[in-house]
Amino acid sequence: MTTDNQVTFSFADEYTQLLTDLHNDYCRDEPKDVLQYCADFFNRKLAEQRIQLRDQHAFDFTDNHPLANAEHDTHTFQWQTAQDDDDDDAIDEDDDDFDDEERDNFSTAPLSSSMMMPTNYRRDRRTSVSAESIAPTHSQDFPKTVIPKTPEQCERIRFSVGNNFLFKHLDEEQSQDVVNAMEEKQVNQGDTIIEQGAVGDFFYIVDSGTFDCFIRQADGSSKKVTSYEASGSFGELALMYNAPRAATIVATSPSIVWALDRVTFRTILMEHTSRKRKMYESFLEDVPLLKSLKTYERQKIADALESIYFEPGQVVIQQGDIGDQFYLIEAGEALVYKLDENGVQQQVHHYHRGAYFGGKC
Ligand SMILES: Nc1ncnc2c1ncn2[C@@H]1O[C@@H]2COP(=O)(O)O[C@H]2[C@H]1O
Repeated sequence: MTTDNQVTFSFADEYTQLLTDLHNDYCRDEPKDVLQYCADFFNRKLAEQRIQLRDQHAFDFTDNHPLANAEHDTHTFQWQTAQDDDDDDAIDEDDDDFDDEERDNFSTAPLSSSMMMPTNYRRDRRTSVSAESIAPTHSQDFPKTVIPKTPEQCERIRFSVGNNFLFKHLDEEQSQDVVNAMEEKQVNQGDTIIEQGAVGDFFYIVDSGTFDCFIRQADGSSKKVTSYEASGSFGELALMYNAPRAATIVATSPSIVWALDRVTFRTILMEHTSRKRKMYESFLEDVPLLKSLKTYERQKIADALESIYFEPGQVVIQQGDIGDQFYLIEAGEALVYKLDENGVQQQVHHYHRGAYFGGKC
């Protein structure tokens, strides 16, 4: 109980509003299964609230970047404050930590003549590393990058992105914008494509070849945390959070990557990616199977998740089907039946939130 009338009133207010909304929706839809309808209503409200909170939150790096969870040697990073363009000279004099050689190890081809830069974006200046909002670049400012390509190159990009979860939600126009903006880069075996701590200008998707990803440890050693092959992608964190590169990535064979510039990434890919990672964050933390994973590993799983709603009684998987989907129960329950030797269905499991089933048999 609270003695603060103001707080009590505001809770009551929200509660009444919620029930009024539910009642109105209920009268409109006249559902048969009242309990399920109410459960769906509240789940929907919860999901909306999560998204809203994500949007309102200023996305302070220390709260949201996966590195904030002390998995990394963050103390080696030098944080910068966002500066106005007018401050360029001051930054250049004072800021030796983010010199051009500490950017991604690629110079890119000159910008295509068809690319119109917004007034507040200068590609030749260093990117301030700051706790800037995660708000995506607004589409009206979006300078469309068009790097000419052969049909064969376009085909290869479409193949690579077609196998990558981050691109699955794109519509035709967005896919075309992504294909147009990508730039092919050859990488020699042993080349460092991303250096931990450097400023990041590009997001990469692997066309062919292999890469290892290392994170610097407190004792100065490097630990391999993952590797990439064709259709894998990396380099999104620095662009999403305006943060220094969180890991070092080295080619382990002669490779080809597609480099996507910061503006195109932020405009087309970032919002969906960050919303999904945020939305599934607390759910994935509660899944026993995933408890031992690091935050970033859970975020990669979030990239691959899609919410699917099932009506009560609807069959999710039929015994004997070829399994090609892995399911995690985000909300609700599921019963598992198996035919016994007499051909009679027997209930063998009762799954709740966080349980998993399916996958390749
Ligand atoms: N455990 C990890 N922590 C942080 N980044 C990782 C990890 N594993 C892979 N990476 C990738 O390594 C990239 C390094 O550059 P970014 O920080 O831009 O984005 C990072 C991720 O795409």
